[in-house]
Amino acid sequence: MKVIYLTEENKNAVDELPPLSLAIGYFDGIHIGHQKVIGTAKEEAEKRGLHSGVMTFDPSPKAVLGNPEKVKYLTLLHEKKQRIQALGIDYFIIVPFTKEFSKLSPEQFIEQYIVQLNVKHLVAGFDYTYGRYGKGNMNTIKQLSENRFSYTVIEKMMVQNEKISSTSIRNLIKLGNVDQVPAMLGRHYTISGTVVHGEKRGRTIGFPTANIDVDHRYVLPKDGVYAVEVFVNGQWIPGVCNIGFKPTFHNERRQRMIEVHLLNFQDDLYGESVNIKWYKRIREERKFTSVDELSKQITRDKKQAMDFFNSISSIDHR
Ligand SMILES: Cc1cc2nc3c(=O)[nH]c(=O)nc-3n(C[C@H](O)[C@H](O)[C@H](O)COP(=O)(O)O)c2cc1C
Ligand SMILES: Nc1ncnc2c1ncn2[C@@H]1O[C@H](COP(=O)(O)OP(=O)(O)O)[C@@H](O)[C@H]1O
Repeated sequence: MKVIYLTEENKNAVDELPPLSLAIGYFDGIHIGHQKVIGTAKEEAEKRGLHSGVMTFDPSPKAVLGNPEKVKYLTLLHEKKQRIQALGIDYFIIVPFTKEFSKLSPEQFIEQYIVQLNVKHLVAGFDYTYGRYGKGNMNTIKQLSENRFSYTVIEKMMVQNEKISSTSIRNLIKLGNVDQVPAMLGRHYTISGTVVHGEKRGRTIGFPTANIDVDHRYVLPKDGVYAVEVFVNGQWIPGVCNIGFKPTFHNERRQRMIEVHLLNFQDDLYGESVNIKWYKRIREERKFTSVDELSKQITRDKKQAMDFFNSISSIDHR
């Protein structure tokens, strides 16, 4: 897959693009709806003898037009790229989203970013908007295309009476309902990070925990205990994760930590890059009156996680 970072400066130099069937969108998460949009662009490319492409924006329009600290993501740009590549797309075009760019009229956007980039077929979701104030939409596209390109609009996709959307998925995660995510995302929610040093207490209470530092832009599951898998040394290892502030040991909410005790594992993990896959919420984080009470509870958490993984391995949901 060829990756093109389309800055204002190099935009005019990118005239060597072949005729494209292009999927367009922000595509946070590359959920089931996004996969349909991108898959359709690929199918149309094959039917029409075009190359396939995906156009996205970076940073997100919401971050540029709103408060960037408040915007959380399901996928960072490098993960989006990997997932789009895995879908077999030829060109990944990243448009830097700036305040200037957001002021283009719908007509200017279509001229400069669709027609001039040699797009012959365009695919987007039914609610996709473009141009200043998002005034351009998929109803006005026919007129703006002036028959220079054809297009497909992907209808709304629903799961259990709810529209599949990145916002709905982010909300499920924020509520801790990570087990409901695959119905919309098409996979379990996964984030990446690095194993860092903690307070060195874990091993003394019988449960060493890998403390995982993750990018602050990820949406995080609600504080509590979860059954997870961690990708380390080329394999997925089951574990129990606590996300929160360890109220048993700290009265103030100083720093939210993500810590995983891996089942049947005893290697050194410091400095390792890992992925965490969120399967199921087990309980809330609590303040225990003693370390002993906490240890007993972690033993029960471990048992619950093990039972959970045994129950899904028989039907292989992984
Ligand atoms: C499965 C699991 C559940 C946990 N639940 C809680 C909890 O409910 N309350 C709490 O204060 N700490 C909880 N912890 C965090 C422990 O307090 C923490 O792992 C321990 O203090 C070790 O910290 P360290 O890795 O920084 O040394 C939990 C940890 C694990 C692995
Ligand atoms: N089963 C395991 N699960 C998680 N980490 C483990 C495990 N076995 C060994 N480790 C190692 O122990 C470290 C955690 O020990 P811990 O005493 O909790 O220290 P820290 O407070 O630095 O996290 C991990 O970062 C990893 O290197």
